[in-house]
Amino acid sequence: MKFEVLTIFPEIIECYIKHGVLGKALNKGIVEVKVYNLRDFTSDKHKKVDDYPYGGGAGMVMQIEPFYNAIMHLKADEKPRKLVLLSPQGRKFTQKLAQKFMEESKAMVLICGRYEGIDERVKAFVDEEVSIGDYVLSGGELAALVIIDSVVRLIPGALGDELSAVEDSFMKGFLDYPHYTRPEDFKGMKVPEVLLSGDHKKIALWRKRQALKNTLKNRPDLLKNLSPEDMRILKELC
Ligand SMILES: COc1ccc2nc(C(=O)O)sc2c1
Repeated sequence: MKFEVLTIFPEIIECYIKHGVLGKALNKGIVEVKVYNLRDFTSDKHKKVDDYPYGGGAGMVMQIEPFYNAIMHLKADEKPRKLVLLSPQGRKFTQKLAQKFMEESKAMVLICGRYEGIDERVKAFVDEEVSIGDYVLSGGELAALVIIDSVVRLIPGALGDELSAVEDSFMKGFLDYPHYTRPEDFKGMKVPEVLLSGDHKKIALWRKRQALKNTLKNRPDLLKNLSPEDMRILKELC
């Protein structure tokens, strides 16, 4: 899978993707990330990317021309790609959408705004407008990294054999169970006995109960379409 990121801060993307699962996936050739500086697609000597908003108001707006020039440059190879604008006005990004992107797109262009936003006319050249959540960010780069990270983890082979329980539980529609590692007793804070028992059936049940308990407490909105067994466990918790 290939990601092409349009941004005025390429170093934000380039720094993050070198590490962890993403770094391994890049080294394995499972994923390719190319970052483009929008300033390289300007036509003035100052590489200007923003201007004052028509109609007045605070802040600056990113001009359409660098976005248009960059998108046309990418499209010149006539290869199919999904163009995604990261924006507070976008549809909510979820694990389900990450799965859809992974299954449907061989290449994605992630378009990152800054300042007060971007010229509305850029949206005529994109396929999707996506937001990672209901909070104010300074730009689209963090959102682009969230999408890259979550989509790459879903690519077969990306995680190697350390498939994450987080992956599994979130895909099943609830939060993860608690994790512990050495030491067994840290200043009197002990690891739950069941995790030391070696009884895998008991451990699995404990983990499921804890995951449902966490989800009931912090994200009850995720508790839909539970299996009869999970529903039974949940009822015991209520
Ligand atoms: C100005 O550029 C921005 C500003 C906020 C913002 N918030 C996003 C989100 O995904 O929620 S993308 C994004 C881009």
